[in-house]
Amino acid sequence: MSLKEDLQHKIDFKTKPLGALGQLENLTLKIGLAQNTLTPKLKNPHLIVFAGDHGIAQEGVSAYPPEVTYQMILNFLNNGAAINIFCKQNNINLSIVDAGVNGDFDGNKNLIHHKIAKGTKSFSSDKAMSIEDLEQCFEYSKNLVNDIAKQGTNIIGFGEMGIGNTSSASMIVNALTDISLENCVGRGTGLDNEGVTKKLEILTKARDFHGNISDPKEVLQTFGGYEVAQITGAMLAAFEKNMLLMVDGFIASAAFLVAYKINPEIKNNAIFCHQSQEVGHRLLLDYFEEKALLDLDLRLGEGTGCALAYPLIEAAVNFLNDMASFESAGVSNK
Ligand SMILES: Cc1cc2ncn([C@H]3O[C@H](COP(=O)(O)O)[C@@H](O)[C@H]3O)c2cc1C
Ligand SMILES: O=C(O)c1cccnc1
Repeated sequence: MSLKEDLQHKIDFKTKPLGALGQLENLTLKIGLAQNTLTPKLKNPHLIVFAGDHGIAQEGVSAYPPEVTYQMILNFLNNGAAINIFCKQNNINLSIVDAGVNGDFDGNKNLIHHKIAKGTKSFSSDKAMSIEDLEQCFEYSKNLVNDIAKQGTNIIGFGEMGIGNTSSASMIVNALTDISLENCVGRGTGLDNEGVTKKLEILTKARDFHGNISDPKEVLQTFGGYEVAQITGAMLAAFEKNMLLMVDGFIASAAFLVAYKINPEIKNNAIFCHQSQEVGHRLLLDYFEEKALLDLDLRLGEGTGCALAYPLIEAAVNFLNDMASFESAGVSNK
């Protein structure tokens, strides 16, 4: 029997009606296959939040001002943000990366200093970053993930902070899928209808300015933020180490989309943790033919969906390892 058949057999002969653990069963199968074992384990879970500022944020595409990115880094470092609370609750290690925030942090030791520049250029009139910047993003995150791998981590999640980054994600998703820009553009931090119309107008002009781009790296270079690009690089590096990847909401999924276009095999290790309220996310999950574990109307980012879904991922592993089988428990099977 193949490993897949063995895993399915082990799942099916647990003391429960066939298929009764629903989506958790699919998750267990995915984890067993990714780790190539009938007894998977989660080790030293880690979440990295990458932060960066966006030139496009100067053009009024967000309900909040750009300086919130910098202020939220200080909040992360003071353990005051949602992601701090949820990681602490579930014993997940948390690292914060300055990928390109518009502000100085004076060598703060609790922050990883991978700043490329103080924000990208606005993609309404330029490419957001140079190809050298993009390569530097990938190199930084590869080194970081390799360091985390040395600590024994085999499951990793990615969060982001960057005012304006739902715009960046919308452009990436539109460029790399057949999802229309209108269906990609949502309220982000909470734009009203008028704000969404203006955001769509600005992004439509930007798309017309750049024309059709389909090469995944060029799309990331053109529309990405430094935090988005470092997430893509970190995902590719984590897959090389055969870690399980926890994918968060719309923005992290846009970063994942670029990684997937570079290496489609990465989907075998990806766990889609939650479905964001941002309109395009459901369509993007459909594109991946995946269903997210949670649907809580979250629209936050920071990796919060990953941290909240982590106990379910633990449950998927634990039932496979620890639950009795019909045979071991002496329960009659049909
Ligand atoms: C206080 C605050 C904390 C956040 N944490 C994550 N985001 C989220 O909102 C931003 C994206 O939405 P938009 O494209 O509309 O700017 C990102 O920073 C994302 O991480 C936040 C936003 C705010 C305001
Ligand atoms: O789904 C997300 O990643 C998201 C949605 C809105 C704001 N920030 C993040």
